[in-house]
Amino acid sequence: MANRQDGLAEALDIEQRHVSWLYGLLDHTRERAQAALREVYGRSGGTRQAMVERETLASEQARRLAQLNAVERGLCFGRVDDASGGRVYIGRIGLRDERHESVLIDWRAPAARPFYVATATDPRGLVRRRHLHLKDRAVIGIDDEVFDLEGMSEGERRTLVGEAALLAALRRGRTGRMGDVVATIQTEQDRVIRASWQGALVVQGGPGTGKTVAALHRAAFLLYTHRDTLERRGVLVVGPNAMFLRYIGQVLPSLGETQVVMTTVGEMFPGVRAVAADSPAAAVVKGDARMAGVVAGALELRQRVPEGDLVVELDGLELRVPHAVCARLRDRARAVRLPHNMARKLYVTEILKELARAETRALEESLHIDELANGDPEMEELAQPLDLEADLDEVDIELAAQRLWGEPEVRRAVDGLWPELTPQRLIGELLSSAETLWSVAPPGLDWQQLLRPADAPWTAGDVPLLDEAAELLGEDDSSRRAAARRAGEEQAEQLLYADEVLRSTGVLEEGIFDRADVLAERHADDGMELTTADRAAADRTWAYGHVIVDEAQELSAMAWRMVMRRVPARSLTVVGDLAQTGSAAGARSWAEVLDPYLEGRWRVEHLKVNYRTPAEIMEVAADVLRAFDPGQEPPESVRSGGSRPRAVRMPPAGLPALVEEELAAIGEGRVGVVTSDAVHEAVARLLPGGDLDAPVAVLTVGQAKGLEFDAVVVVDPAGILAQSPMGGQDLYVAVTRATRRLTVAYEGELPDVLSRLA
Ligand SMILES: Nc1ncnc2c1ncn2[C@@H]1O[C@H](COP(=O)(O)OP(=O)(O)OP(=O)(O)O)[C@@H](O)[C@H]1O
Repeated sequence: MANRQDGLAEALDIEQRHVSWLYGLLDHTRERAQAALREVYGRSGGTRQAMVERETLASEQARRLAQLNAVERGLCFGRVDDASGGRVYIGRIGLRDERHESVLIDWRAPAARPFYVATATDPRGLVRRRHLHLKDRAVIGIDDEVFDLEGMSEGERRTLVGEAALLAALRRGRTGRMGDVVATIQTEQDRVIRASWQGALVVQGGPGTGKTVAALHRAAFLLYTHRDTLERRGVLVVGPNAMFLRYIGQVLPSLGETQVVMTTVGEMFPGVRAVAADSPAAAVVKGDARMAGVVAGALELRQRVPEGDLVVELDGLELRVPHAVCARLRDRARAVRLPHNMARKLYVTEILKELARAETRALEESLHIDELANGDPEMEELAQPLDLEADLDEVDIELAAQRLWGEPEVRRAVDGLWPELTPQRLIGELLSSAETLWSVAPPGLDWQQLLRPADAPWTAGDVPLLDEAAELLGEDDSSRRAAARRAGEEQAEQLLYADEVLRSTGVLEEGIFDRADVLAERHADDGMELTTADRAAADRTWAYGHVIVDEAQELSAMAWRMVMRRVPARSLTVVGDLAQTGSAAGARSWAEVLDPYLEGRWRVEHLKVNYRTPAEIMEVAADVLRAFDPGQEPPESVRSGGSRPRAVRMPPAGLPALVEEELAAIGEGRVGVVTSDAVHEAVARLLPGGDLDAPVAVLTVGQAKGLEFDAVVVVDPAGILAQSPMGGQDLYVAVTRATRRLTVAYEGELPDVLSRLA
């Protein structure tokens, strides 16, 4: 025993010396990055262009500095030894010593791979894998796995310690935010993380199998491996709701990656905030792929031909364009196959010319020249029938057309036939007009579900419709580009001014205001205005280099159309669990979702081990799953133990005491109260719930999706089962959120699927 302890102390000592040296190198690298940043700011003067270049360079340096700051916690977490005595340390980033030798390997580098994939049966040439546990900069523990005892010396054997790093990580109390798992990535997850970025990778797995965490590490891996392309094009992560994005928001920054755009389907249309919710029935119709045809049909109705001739009254003249001409112009404008607002330019030009000709004809008719001659033979001689129209040349017509465009009557008439439209107007008017819906909806589509008041707030289901409309309408981006240019110029002016102020007041030189640190901080927070991520997030038409969709089973067919527009290269990671689909508009099979876009260029990786929920709770979840999908098996829990799950019959008034009890039982950690939609408000009023960081959170199942808590109290299970056609899936999600304790609180009868708890 004494021998083992001595061995451990010795090993800790060796590792501490090494880790301290690595931290020293990190400090040094950081100082160099800071100096480089100061140097960029030290350059003064120059043109506006030079100023912008300087800022871009500084932004680069600041990003590097932010990355170096982000890896402070747990800089080095592993070591592998091979049979020939080779030893490699694995960490959050790669570091080199003064001789430029690699002394810490980035966890994403190929050389780090054996650390994650070596097993007793396939040790990949390793004799030992060691996990290092750090608190601040101190090594406080080590865990060893030995693959070849024969290959180790007696001295080395004495240093073995056994606690599995993974189980230690899983036992930790939850903080309300997902953390990274670089130190304990499992082999099946490693396969997902390092898979090729071409085509689509579907990561299918039951609750708690680490799909989300693996997908986020994959984003970091891809950025590391394809940095050039992905920093230019950006990476987008689409999550189910804002709470979920906050929950996972720290994972990538903790891996030193701050340049990933995170969003929800409801936020994917710049300028629109989806604040309302659709009924399940409306969500199904809105998400139906046939809605693309409905939107297109609604737009076609806006490209009109008047019933008879087009007649515009102008200064007592009647300008008349024959019906057939109007029809021809409309068809010609459609035939160019440009988006509506762009084709409108052509249509307007043509119809104005027709109106100019019509004006000339009207003028002719109004000038009764033979009457003017008043019997004078000489005048009668002159008054040959006028043919003003024939005399007009192109320039005359264009001038006349321009003049007519200034006339409100003309503009009104043209707008009535081919209006300039915004997506908001087209979709808003479509969803509030029974007549339009009726005339454009295909048979069998329950369009009545869509009807809503004209001023109703937007829902997440509306956003893909708006995106569809924007695609058909086209954006006249000349004004957007001009605005961007102006904004760029303004920003450059401001930077120039700020620079001058800093210099003239001597602040920069005195070092009172350390621009380098401020910039690095801004980077860690939300990035700079000049980054790819900022530009991408603000641009609906941005083409990302890679897109990760989490809880992907929730997306409707229309939402997929929108997502696919953002990734023309079709490089995707699709993460989800078909057994957890809560939206009635969501996916039933991955083939149904992906084949229309990828024609077989996608593959599935299955994750089968549940890292979140102990076996005792998963038995309850398995009953629920079998009840609505007898063919499916839940994932296997990596651990058992903890308290037995229970059901408590009680009125809502008893909840505060129950939650107190749970808080006391878990000590450090968090309680999630997951309710049916029906009782959510009432329960939220009873309990001191807060946001993710609070000890207690009160959430609907939809909000709790993807999250986890040390203890979960599921309230009103019967209500959850009954609240939508996907009630079984919802209850499955609710009972699989716990890492340690599960309590079901109910009134009346306990649903049969939970009878194990009775
Ligand atoms: N390799 C690992 N090491 C340590 N913890 C892990 C590992 N893999 C997963 N976990 C933990 O297991 C929990 C579940 O992971 P995650 O949320 O990614 O699962 P999921 O498959 O997305 O679940 P759900 O489908 O329920 O949303 C998290 O706390 C995560 O940190």
